[in-house]
Amino acid sequence: MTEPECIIEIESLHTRYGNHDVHRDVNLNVYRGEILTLIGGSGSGKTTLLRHMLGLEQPSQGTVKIFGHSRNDATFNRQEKIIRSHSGVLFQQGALFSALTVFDNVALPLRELHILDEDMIRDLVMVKLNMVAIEPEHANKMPAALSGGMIKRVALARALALDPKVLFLDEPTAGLDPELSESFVELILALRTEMDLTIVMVTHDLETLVALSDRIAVLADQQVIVTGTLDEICRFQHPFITSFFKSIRHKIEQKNHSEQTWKTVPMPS
Ligand SMILES: Nc1ncnc2c1ncn2[C@@H]1O[C@H](COP(=O)(O)OP(=O)(O)OP(=O)(O)O)[C@@H](O)[C@H]1O
Repeated sequence: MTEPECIIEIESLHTRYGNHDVHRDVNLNVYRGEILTLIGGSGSGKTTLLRHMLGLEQPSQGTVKIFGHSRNDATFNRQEKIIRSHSGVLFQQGALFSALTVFDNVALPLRELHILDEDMIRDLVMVKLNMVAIEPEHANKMPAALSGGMIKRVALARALALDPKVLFLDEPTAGLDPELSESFVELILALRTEMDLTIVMVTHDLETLVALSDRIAVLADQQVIVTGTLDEICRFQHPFITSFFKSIRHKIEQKNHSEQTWKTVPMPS
């Protein structure tokens, strides 16, 4: 069997602010096509790790390779533009520019390329809005006229404008009610298949975590203490994991119990 392609490789990463160590010897790989979720307590360094992966912030020590290139490589500057265009990001805060219409928000990364004419940009924006189920009549609206769910969808359209290979999602369902959150999760799953995306996500929301994650990486004690599937993570003994999954463990046990009961019901003769 061939090894899955490693898209992001983090080695021996340290992050220090003054005398505060946020990360100590963090190691993590993200493989092509997977949805990897980062979890950890408040202040454990999840958003900072995303920012390192995006190249928005440099670690104090260690390397972050993305598509095989490290910032320390001599060729990195030449590659940087390409790497940036291969990454889309949906931040929890400041999802849209409030002074720009829906259309102009999604058009922004396309215009920044300075290689596409306006007709091409119009077509691409409308395709992206359609992908996230935003009707064309909303294109000229200002963000203030949109519901919370629509703002997230437009922000997702903008994150996908350049057809990225990797999508970074910081608390994608925060602020959405359970129904909107569920439909946003379904949208992400559909787009992941359609666009062959690799996704790195941070979330506190258990439903989102369970619905989307192929693997989970847990940040605690300044390190990635474990990576694995939901089952593997739930079996790992650590106080943060115990309290994070307390409610879900109960749900899993209930589910196992009802499946067990169902299996032992005698079949009618
Ligand atoms: N630029 C900075 N300067 C100084 N300290 C910082 C900076 N950025 C982050 N920190 C600190 O680093 C730690 C980790 O922050 P980070 O936002 O990555 O945590 P988090 O796990 O995403 O937290 P939360 O779940 O609360 O969003 C925090 O203690 C934060 O105050």
